[in-house]
Amino acid sequence: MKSGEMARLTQFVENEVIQAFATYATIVVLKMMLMSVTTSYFRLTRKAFDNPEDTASFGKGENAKKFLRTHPDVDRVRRCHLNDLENIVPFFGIGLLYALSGPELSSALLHFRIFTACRILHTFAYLIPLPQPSRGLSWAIGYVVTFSMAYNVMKSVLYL
Ligand SMILES: N[C@@H](CCC(=O)N[C@@H](CS)C(=O)NCC(=O)O)C(=O)O
Repeated sequence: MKSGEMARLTQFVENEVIQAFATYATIVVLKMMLMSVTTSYFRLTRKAFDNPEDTASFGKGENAKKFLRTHPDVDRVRRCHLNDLENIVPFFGIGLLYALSGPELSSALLHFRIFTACRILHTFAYLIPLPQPSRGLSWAIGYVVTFSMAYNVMKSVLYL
């Protein structure tokens, strides 16, 4: 790599908004990945599986077949995971564009922190579950934050 390119890359990595985005994006993506482990935990403790081969360790033939079933706790954590996908994937894409569009650090941090807090709250509200509107509000505020970042991207780089 040429030294000019190297210097630009170093500048990019040292940019505080990029660092903040990398931090909060990693936190929310890890949180989302945790939903897979939580699903496995609920599947094993509730003995509820989708695939015949997964029930093999619980017996043979008809005995194992009874564990090919749904369970409300497994369904709940899967809905929570799906909701993360619907919200964290857009945050990742829009958030990266936003971070690259040169926002103020304070305003970027405010967006990233509110979104992250909302998604953590949404998970607790969904899994405990907490009474509504806790889940609805945590989803809606996180959604508005992503929209606000999209608006800021459009405002600063609009090129039609
Ligand atoms: N795909 C969502 C779209 C709307 C949404 O994300 N609503 C929030 C607040 S009520 C939610 O937590 N929905 C539950 C879910 O996605 O399972 C749904 O079917 O509800």
